[in-house]
This record gives sequence, C-alpha cells and structure tokens, in this order.
Amino acid sequence: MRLTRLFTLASAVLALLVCGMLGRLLWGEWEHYRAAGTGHHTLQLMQRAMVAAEKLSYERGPVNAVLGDHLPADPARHARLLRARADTDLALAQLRQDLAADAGPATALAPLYDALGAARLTVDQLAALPPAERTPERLDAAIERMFQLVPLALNAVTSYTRASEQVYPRIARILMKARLTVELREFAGRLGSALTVPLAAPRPLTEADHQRLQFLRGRIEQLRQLIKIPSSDIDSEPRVLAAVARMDEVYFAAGQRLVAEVEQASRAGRAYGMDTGQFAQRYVPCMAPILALRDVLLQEAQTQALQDYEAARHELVLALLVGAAILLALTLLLAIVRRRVVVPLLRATRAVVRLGNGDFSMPPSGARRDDEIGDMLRALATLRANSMDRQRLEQERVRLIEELRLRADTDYLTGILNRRAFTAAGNLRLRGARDQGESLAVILFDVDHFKSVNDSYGHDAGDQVLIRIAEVVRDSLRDGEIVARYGGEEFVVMPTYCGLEAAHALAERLREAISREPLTLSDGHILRVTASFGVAVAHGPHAALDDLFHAADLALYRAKRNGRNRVEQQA
Ligand SMILES: Nc1nc2c(ncn2[C@@H]2O[C@H](COP(=O)(O)OP(=O)(O)OP(=O)(O)O)[C@@H](O)[C@H]2O)c(=O)[nH]1
Repeated sequence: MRLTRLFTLASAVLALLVCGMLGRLLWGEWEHYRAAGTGHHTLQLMQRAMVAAEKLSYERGPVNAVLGDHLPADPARHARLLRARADTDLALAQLRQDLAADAGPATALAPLYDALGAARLTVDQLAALPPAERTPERLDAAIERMFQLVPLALNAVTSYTRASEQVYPRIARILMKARLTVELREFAGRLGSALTVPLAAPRPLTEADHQRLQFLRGRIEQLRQLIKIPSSDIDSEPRVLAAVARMDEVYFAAGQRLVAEVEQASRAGRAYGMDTGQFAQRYVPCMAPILALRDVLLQEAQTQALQDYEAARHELVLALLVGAAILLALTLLLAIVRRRVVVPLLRATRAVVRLGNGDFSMPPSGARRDDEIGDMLRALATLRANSMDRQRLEQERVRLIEELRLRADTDYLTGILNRRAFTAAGNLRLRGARDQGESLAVILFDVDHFKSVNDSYGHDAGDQVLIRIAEVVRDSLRDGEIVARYGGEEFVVMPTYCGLEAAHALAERLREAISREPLTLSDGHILRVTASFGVAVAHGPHAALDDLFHAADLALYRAKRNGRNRVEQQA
C-alpha cells in the first residue's frame, strides 16, 4: 500500500475511534443534562401535585363548616367554601398546565377530577338539606368522599417523587420527607374532620369516634417520627430545624391540645363551646407549620436539584470543550505528522527515484531540518552532489575520449582524415567491395610545385594552401566519398564503389576545382595552385589496399612526369 494511502487510512481510523469515544462521552453527558432538565420539571410537578393535595385537604375544612351550618346558611361560611374550591381548582389547573407536555401522568389525574366533581356535588346536595336531614351517615359519606380525593392526588405526588428520585438520588430522602409532611397534613386534616359530625350535631363523641381519633393520632405521631429521623445533611440545616420546631410547637402542641379539649369536654359531658366552623377556624391555622416544613424541604430539594442540573450543564460544556480540544489536537498532530514526516518522505522518495533516473534538476528541500528526516535529506543532497560530480566526470571522460578519437583520426592541419584513419576506412570499404563484388577506386593527388609556394611565401602560407585545398576537395565530394591527407602535400580520395572511368571523372572534377579556385592568403596574396592526380581501381577477391595505392601512386608519378595538372590512371 502507498504511504499516502496508508497515512490517510490510519488517520481516518484514528479519527473514527476518537470521534466514537468522544461521541459516547458527549452522549452520556447530554443524557445526564437532559435527564436533569426533565427531573427539574418533574420536581415542579411533584410540588404542584403536593399543593393540589394540600388544597384538597384544606377544602375539607370549609366543607365541614358548611355541612355543620344551620339554615339559613351562613354566607361567610359559604364564601369560604367557594374560595377554598377556587384555590383547589387553581392548584389543579396549574398542575394540569404543567402537565400539558407530559401526557402520561396527566391521564393519571383523570380519576381525581371525576371524584372531585362527584364529591362536591354530594356536599352541595347535603348542604342544601335542612340540618335535621343531614344524618350522621350522610355526613360521614360526604366527608368520606372528600377524604378519598387526597389519596388520588397523593398517587400523582408519589409517581413524580419516584421520577425525581431516579434523576436526583441525592435528594431522595428530602423528597421522601416532603411527601411525609403532605401525608401528615392530610392526617392532621382528617383528625380535625373526625370531630366535624360530633361538633355539628352537637353530640358527645362515641367510642368509635375515640378509636378513630386514637388511630389518627397514632398515624400522625408515626409520620412525625419518620419526618424527624435524621437521614441526611438536610436535617441539620437551620431552616429545616426551625420549621420542625415550629411544627412541634404549633401543631403538635396547640393543634393537638384543641382536639384534646373537644375530647375532654365530651368525656366530661360539657358543651363544646364551639361549632364546626369555629373549631376549623382555630384548628386549620395550626396545620400551617406542617406545610411550611414541606415548603422548606421542597425548596432545599429544588436548590440541590438545581445544583445537580448546573453541574450536569457544566460537565456537558466541559465535555464539549475537552472533545473539541482533543479533536483539534488530533487534527494538528496529524497535520504535523503529514507535513513533517509523510510529505518530506514522499519528496525524498521522489528525489531518490529522480536520482536513480539520472535527473539531478531538483535539489531535495528541507535539508536544514534538525531531525532524522533532515539527516536523510542531507544524505540525499550529498548523494545528489556526488552523483552530479560523477555524471560530470563521466561526460568529461566521454568528451575526452571522443576528442582523442577525433585527434587520432584527424589531420591536425586540415581537419580531414589522416592517413591512419583513411587506411582503416579503406580496408573496411575494400572488404565490402570484395564481399559485394564491386570495384573500389583510389584517387591520389599531389600539389604541384608546392616547394616553391613554401619558398616564395613561407611555410605558413603553404599550410594555408593545404587547408584551402582540403576545403575545396571536401566541398566537391558527395556523401560516401572520403578524403584524407596522405602525407605532406599529398591527398587521397576514395569514391563510393565505382569503376575506373567514374573515378577518373571525379579526379578530373577535383583537379578543375583546385586549379580554378583562387587561394587568398592571410597577407592578401592570391595564389592559384594545381595538382596532379593518379587514379587506380581494385577489383576481385584478391584486391589489396597497398596494391591499390601503389597503382595510384604510379599513375600520379606519370601525371607529374607528363606535365602536372593532369589526371592519369593506372595502366
Ligand atoms: N608548408 C608546408 N610545407 C610542406 C608540408 N609537408 C611538406 N611540405 C613541403 O612540400 C614540399 C614538397 O616539395 P617536393 O617534394 O619537392 O615537390 P614539389 O615542390 O611540390 O614539386 P612537385 O611535386 O614535383 O610538383 C617540401 O618543400 C616540403 O617541405 C607541410 O605540412 N606544410
């Protein structure tokens, strides 16, 4: 796998793992935060349900007063009942409103609304009857219907308490105590209600009334002890301690004393000295500290729940920040590894490949880095420099060899082939001629009276003449026809494979060109020189170059002897 691909894959896997881990962490924190928010709402619902339960308990006081009233009814008592009912309805409406977004528990309240309507109807029908027709049985039945309302509300309180406890285990004990105060308020209310019928009649308390009072007092004391059991830090809170003390002082002293007064008057056969309404007016305020304790506990629960909610929010924000920081660090790390390791490695790889291919055009960058990659790039730079030196030396060597070869084959003065190179080429060509059954011709020529040129104009002028003659001959030849300086002022031409006649014609052409060409010396003198030519041809399997030269030389000798500036061919 290519390095870039491997790096991309590894980065993707790493990013996925980190994102998965962070996602899980954030999801947990988000769930915690969301649950805390929901729990806060549930706590409010619980409080609303407690208030509704309290109002239902409270409503029983004015109910008792109205049921114990004579005809014509006391408008003040009726007005109190209406106010109490309005309070209950308001508490239930607020609970219903808060439940609007919470379909489950709202439907659980339906039986309460039904029972409340039926209970109020019963009370109103009974209150409309003359007192004589309000028999104890009917009164008990009506009051019992009112009693049954509170447990229905307490069901909702219980379900919200449980829901809140699940979210805030820390405040479970506080909520339990708050719930106990609601129950205490209910039983305290029932204790008062237990006197409604005897006070309304009025009649002495029966044995059943005493037993009922005894039972209710026992339950109330039990609830009081449960509330007072030290269970959490909350019990040492000054506000809670003060509220408990006030409850003891007001309800358990004054409130219970009032009930005891009624009992004692009954036992002694005395008049009660108060009717139901007057009793309620004195007894109901005694229950207020119980509700005050409930409110203190609920406030404390809400404060702690709010702290939990804030802590969950804080942890969520912290988790988000940590997550973002981790992602940023990972991205930076990958970018650094890519920039500092992967990219330089790829560049180095490309540089090595280029060096291997002999391409030294781009120097490896980043050699100034002070790490292992830098060491490698510096080594690469050295390798490149060494390779470049080697390549330069190699090129120099090839050039020198070529120059040497040229020098070895070239006449130093005229630049045309020398005798050695010509002999080598001639032998090759002769072998070819033999193989192909062709004829090979040689034209040997010699400058006429060259000595007098040297003598008249100097050796340099003689050199210029030789150079010029070489140029003239070279320009007159066609491809495949070669010329060489055979020695001194003697030249040799080898045409392509041809017979004696064609070679003779070529020699004639060259002779004419030399004799026709005026030669201008460097000092301005213009010379005309001529040359004598000897032509010979070799043919057949036994043809030899020496014989060919020898024959041409003889013909040249004849040309000199016959007057120069002429062409002679082998006899
Ligand atoms: N300037 C110059 N002269 C050369 C060179 N090689 C040979 N010579 C001269 O060429 C002359 C040849 O003279 P000869 O052999 O007498 O022939 P010639 O004067 O050309 O007379 P013929 O060949 O009989 O026409 C000599 O004087 C050599 O010194 C050379 O490379 N440069």
